Amino acid sequence: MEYGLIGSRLGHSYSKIIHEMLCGYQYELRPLPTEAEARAFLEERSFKAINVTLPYKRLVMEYCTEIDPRAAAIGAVNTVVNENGRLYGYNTDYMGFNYLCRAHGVDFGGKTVLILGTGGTHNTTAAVARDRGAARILTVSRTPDPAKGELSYEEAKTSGAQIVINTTPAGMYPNVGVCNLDVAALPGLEAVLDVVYNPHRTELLLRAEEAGVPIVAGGLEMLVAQAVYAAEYFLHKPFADAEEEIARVAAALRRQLLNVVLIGMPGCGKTTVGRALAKALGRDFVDLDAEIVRSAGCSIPEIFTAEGEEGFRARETQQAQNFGKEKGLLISCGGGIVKKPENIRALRQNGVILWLDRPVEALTVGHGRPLSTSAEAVRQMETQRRPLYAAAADAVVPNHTTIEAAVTAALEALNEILDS
Ligand SMILES: Nc1ncnc2c1ncn2[C@@H]1O[C@H](COP(=O)(O)OP(=O)(O)OP(=O)(O)O)[C@@H](O)[C@H]1O
Ligand SMILES: O=C(O)C1=C[C@@H](O)[C@@H](O)[C@H](O)C1
Ligand SMILES: [Mg+2]
Repeated sequence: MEYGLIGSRLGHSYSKIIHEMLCGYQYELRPLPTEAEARAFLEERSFKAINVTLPYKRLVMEYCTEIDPRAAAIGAVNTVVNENGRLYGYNTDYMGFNYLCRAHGVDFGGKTVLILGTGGTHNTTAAVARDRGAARILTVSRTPDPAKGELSYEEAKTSGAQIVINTTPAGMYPNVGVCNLDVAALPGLEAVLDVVYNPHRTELLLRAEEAGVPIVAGGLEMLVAQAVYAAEYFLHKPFADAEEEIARVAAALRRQLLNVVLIGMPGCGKTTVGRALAKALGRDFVDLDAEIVRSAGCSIPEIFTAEGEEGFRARETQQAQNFGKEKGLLISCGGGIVKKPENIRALRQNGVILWLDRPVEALTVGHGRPLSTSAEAVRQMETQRRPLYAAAADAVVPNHTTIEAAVTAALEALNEILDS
């Protein structure tokens, strides 16, 4: 191969998409499950340049003729360039994380930083934090080693930290919804950064947003940035504007990966507009109500009769969690989805949420909607729920005239959100 990625398991990697979006070359994902296979591959040296991921970032250093001083200090190489059989090693994860901090305006000067995790990425993020002027860097572990000054997650709560960086796989797909640190218990947090990029917003980031932390960022831009800086080494040529390339590729990836989620009052058009919007975007359409009916094997009014609203809501949460962690879907929800914060978290982790707003007098009454019993009931429900829709949504899409106009408005709102 000419260009590609080695690591033990690569099924999750977006590197092929990113590199091929960036440059003309082909980029191969080459899983090497055992250390013996990794060594054989590195001994053979039949590549122009590669990226290296877990668990070989240290092992690869044994094969490098020269190692960039920063990579040597961190103790990890993720980019290797082959010059006539001599291997040169670099660490562009450092540059990627540095970009993430710069792009989000994280000010480390004189601050206390908590790094969650003691694995490979700990040292990379610690080096960036130190170089950007952090005063204290504390490491948090589920199994802390007091001799190394490591803290437990409980002790972390009283550390007085201003910045949190997660380098553990907690909350990563498919085991989403996991968060070991109680961010709400840490007053004065200024930034929470997560190197995990799938889902887009991990449970840690969702909780940080809810706690009002001003800067909250996931790992997608770091991943894209490390690839852009690696491509510069691969091709021995800087991009005219590397940061613009990072922004372009990150935006394209977000557009491809994020779900689009429609919320709004019962009968406001989520299913109808959702189907048309899915078609316009070339996405698979998922109607959460239809999924509830399918998995229950009976209709929504029948579920309400047998299990009450509570039973229906539990099934709704289950479906929001099932589909919310997937990618690239158009998800249409039932009107009551906003009643539980965990539903919104499940849908926000990988989604843009649009509120389809139809005038209350135009909302359908009845027709299998158990709570929309009369025009008056619908009016009361809409007064109660408006603030919940407003709080959950990234944008409001009016559905005041035709379905086509609503689709056009939704496409415009999405462009604005995804390009920013
Ligand atoms: N802009 C529109 N013009 C005309 N009819 C519309 C418009 N938007 C929606 N409708 C109609 O309103 C009715 C309700 O729409 P739909 O079933 O899509 O709503 P929903 O939000 O999915 O409802 P629920 O919350 O019950 O799932 C449908 O008959 C649909 O055709
Ligand atoms: O998952 C991936 O594709 C990668 C992750 C990081 O280890 C990067 O250092 C590597 O270059 C690519
Ligand atoms: Mg519907």
